Amino acid sequence: MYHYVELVGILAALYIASLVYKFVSLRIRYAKAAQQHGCKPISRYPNREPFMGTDLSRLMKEEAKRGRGPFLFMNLHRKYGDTFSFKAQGPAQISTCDPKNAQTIASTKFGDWGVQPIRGEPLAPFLGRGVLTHDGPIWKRSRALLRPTFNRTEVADLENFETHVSSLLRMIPKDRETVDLQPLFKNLFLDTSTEFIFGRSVGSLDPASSFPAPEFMKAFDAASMGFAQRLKAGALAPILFYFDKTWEQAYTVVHNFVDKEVQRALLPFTTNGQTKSKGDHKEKFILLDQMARETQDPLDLRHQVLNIFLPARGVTAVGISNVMWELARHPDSWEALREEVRNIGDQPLTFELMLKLKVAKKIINETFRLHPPAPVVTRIALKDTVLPSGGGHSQKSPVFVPKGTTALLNLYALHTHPELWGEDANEFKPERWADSKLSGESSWQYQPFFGGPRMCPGQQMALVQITYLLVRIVQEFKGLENKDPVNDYYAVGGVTVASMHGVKVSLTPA
Ligand code: HEM
Repeated sequence: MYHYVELVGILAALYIASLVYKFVSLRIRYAKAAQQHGCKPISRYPNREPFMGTDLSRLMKEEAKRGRGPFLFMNLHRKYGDTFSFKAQGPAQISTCDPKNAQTIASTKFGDWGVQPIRGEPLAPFLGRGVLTHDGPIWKRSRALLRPTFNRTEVADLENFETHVSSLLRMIPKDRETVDLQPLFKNLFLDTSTEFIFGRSVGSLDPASSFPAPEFMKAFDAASMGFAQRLKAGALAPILFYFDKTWEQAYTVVHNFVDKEVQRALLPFTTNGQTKSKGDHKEKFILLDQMARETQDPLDLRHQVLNIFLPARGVTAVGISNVMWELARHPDSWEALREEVRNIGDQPLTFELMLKLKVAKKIINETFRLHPPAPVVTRIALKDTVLPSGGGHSQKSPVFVPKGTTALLNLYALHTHPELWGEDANEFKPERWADSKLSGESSWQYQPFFGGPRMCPGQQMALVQITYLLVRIVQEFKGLENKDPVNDYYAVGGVTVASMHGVKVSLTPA
């Protein structure tokens, strides 16, 4: 008994000593950074429960239920400054909406920031190793495997896109009956993404298709939501979701679908023991077949493909839904777009033409400013580092960031910052994009696709497809009317955020 008490005493002393050591070494690192870079303390959110920040995580959940979740931090930024630290169910994190910090995380100090410790482990059961979940050589290889998808020829293939757009247009009622466009857009991008990734569309917009699209979409949405919940829970995820089997059930449906396609893609490599040579020519671009030339490991292929299927299926659908949501509430912008489309005349709707449509571009920019489809970019400090802004009373001094700290770039707060965008920052005004000072999308105050080496590779594809869709909708319909009794934007989602009430409109045929 005496030995036992002694042992507990020694362990307790060691634990306290390790805490003291951690505290002292952190203080020394802080002091060094302050001396070298002029770092000053960061402002803090006043957590009422300061150990784990359960008060803030409760507030986040309540606001999310009301459809105001994504806007909570935007409001907190207005109150506590452009960069502040907070606790929400875990250790201290940093939230920022400062363009200088955005540039540092994305580009200037790219190597100091990563995703792997936060995404890799918790998301492995669903996404494995790929471009979304890893850093370093795994990320580099995965990004290289995707490169052929985004070359000019593939992105410019609007003829193939038109086949799916025509199916979508056929589904829109021609008698001005109210329709929710959001689920139709989701189906459209399920069809287009399955076509370019697997070589055959599931045809969810085709009434004759036997594919169980609603069940598959439900499972995919549940798998994506489970993914977002685990990201939010961070280190506590394995404990909080220990008994939750719904995520596993949902992603298994997605895995089963992908695995069948992987088997098909690997057939030529296994039939009669023959493998395909790298130089084989193929007419139609199929991402999975391209990847199968580089790796024949079925699990690797499943993961590589899923890491692109996830964003390709969902984010552009949210983007075009938000554009239509705004247009239905701004008849002047709808009319300006109609004028631009009328001026196209009978010119073919090519990739080059889409890039020239200025009114469409301003409308899309303004929508993505107010409703960035992926509104929070999360990174973790891979080493002790410094953010250039956010410290001291002025909040303009550099801030020391210890290794292992999570930082969130809040695009809502960045895109509606009154000092950057003016007092009318919350209003939909596409004409503000005529201002040359905004210098298009490259400035760090506007980052819907993020920037630096990890910027969204699908940016051009998404923008060209959304422009094309807008043109085709305007060609088919002269009138657009909002039918949603709720005028404000309520948001639902996790990693991507969509309109909670969909996009309920009526359209009048041209
Ligand atoms: C309106 C449409 C889209 C928006 C607003 C958007 C936005 C973003 C953002 C903000 C990121 C950075 C996320 C982060 O690092 O935390 C990202 C990354 C990514 N996006 Fe997109 N995206 C869109 C469409 C697409 C499409 C169509 C694809 C594929 C076909 C795609 C594929 C990816 C991939 C693979 C990454 C990860 C890149 C990496 O980490 O290296 N996205 N996207």
